[in-house]
Amino acid sequence: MIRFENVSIAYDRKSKPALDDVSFDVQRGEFVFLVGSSGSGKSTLLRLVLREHKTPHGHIYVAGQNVASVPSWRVPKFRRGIGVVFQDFRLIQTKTVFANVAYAMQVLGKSRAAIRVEVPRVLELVGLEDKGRRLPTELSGGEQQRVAIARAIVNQPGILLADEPTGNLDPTTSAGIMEILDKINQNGTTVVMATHDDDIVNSMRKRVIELKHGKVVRDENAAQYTSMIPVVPAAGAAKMDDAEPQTRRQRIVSAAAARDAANDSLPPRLERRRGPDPVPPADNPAGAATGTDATGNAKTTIEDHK
Ligand SMILES: Nc1ncnc2c1ncn2[C@@H]1O[C@H](COP(=O)(O)OP(=O)(O)OP(=O)(O)O)[C@@H](O)[C@H]1O
Repeated sequence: MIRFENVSIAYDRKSKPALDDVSFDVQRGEFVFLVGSSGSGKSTLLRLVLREHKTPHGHIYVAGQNVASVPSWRVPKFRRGIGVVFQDFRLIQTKTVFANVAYAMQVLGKSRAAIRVEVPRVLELVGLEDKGRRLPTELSGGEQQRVAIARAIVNQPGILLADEPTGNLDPTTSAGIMEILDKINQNGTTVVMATHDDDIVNSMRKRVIELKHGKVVRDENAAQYTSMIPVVPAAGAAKMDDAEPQTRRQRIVSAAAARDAANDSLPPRLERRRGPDPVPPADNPAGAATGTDATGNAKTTIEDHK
């Protein structure tokens, strides 16, 4: 369904390639996570699938078409076969939920009758059947992302690309979004999702393609996120070598426990002098959130083609 053959691309001559000799093959109906640190090339890869750039090296095939050979005037039609979901939802704030989803059909010239049938169907699929008259500003973040997903799939694309779709959502809401993406995948849509969320990757156990400096460093089925961030063992916990791999949230808890244990062991005088911790914890949630913010740059450069 999506095939990359030795694809390389650099944004300018002086910079290192954003993708470097990337090859993989995603079969129809697969669910694939794209992981890798910020700047590793995930969004660039998704943009190439959408033919936002032409690749100077290598070949890309999407649904059997050589993407480079799609003439410019046919690119909009080519993109209709691909739904896209972003971290920041990108809904039209002045339109209702129903109208946001309907708009994706209107721009393709679909009939009112079709819109009356299809929009309620996808709103029900994402669990928003009773929210059609609301404006995006009257919805939670998770609900807004559901609208964005409904809009992305209403024209029944064969492929759904999701670039950090849970990046702005809390863990519970994210889990709900993943249930919907999983359901869409089980209905036959190929899903490729770029994410930094190790909890989600570890819970879904799907194929993982990991990028590092633009290269594929791992392509594994039923895989975990396998973060390289070192575990800070709590006092009395198993040695690092023996420890199970931990999720980001578990690491935060471990690090906090280790700090608490260190504080407990200080004599009272030292504890009084110690004051605030001068070094931020190795794995603090605020730092992680900042990292996530840095990804917004790439995300806002992919255009929504709905
Ligand atoms: N429009 C652009 N112009 C120049 N360089 C770019 C552009 N977009 C991305 N890059 C560079 O290409 C490389 C890959 O970026 P990309 O956005 O694909 O990474 P990413 O893995 O999606 O990162 P993140 O997780 O932060 O979204 C980075 O070095 C980045 O700085």
